[in-house]
Amino acid sequence: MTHQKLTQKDIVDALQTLTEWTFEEEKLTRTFVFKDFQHAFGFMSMCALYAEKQDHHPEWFNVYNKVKVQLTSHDVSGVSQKDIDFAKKMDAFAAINQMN
Ligand SMILES: C[C@H](O)[C@H](O)[C@H]1CNC2=NC(N)=NC(=O)C2=N1
Repeated sequence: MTHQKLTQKDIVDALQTLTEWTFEEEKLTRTFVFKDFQHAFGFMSMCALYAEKQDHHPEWFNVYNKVKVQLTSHDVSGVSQKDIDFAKKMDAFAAINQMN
């Protein structure tokens, strides 16, 4: 089964490659800092399209050039492979937009 709650060990293992991410409040967490609001919003737009396609949505908080993201899967009450995949995508989307 692909969609299930990952164990703490699975998450720690995944974080070996997601070096900018931490596990906080039971969620995959990262704050992205961009050049300005335009670049932050470009990033958020890319994430939004991916989220709709996957039917898997971020919890996030934006102020000007910063986007704090927390990923969790409500349906399994924890982190799933969908969150790991989304985190990797977000890193790629961030690299396309100009980060600080
Ligand atoms: C009804 C709809 O399919 C669900 O609410 C989807 C939408 N997006 C979601 N996003 C996230 N992060 N977790 C979910 O469990 C989830 N469920």
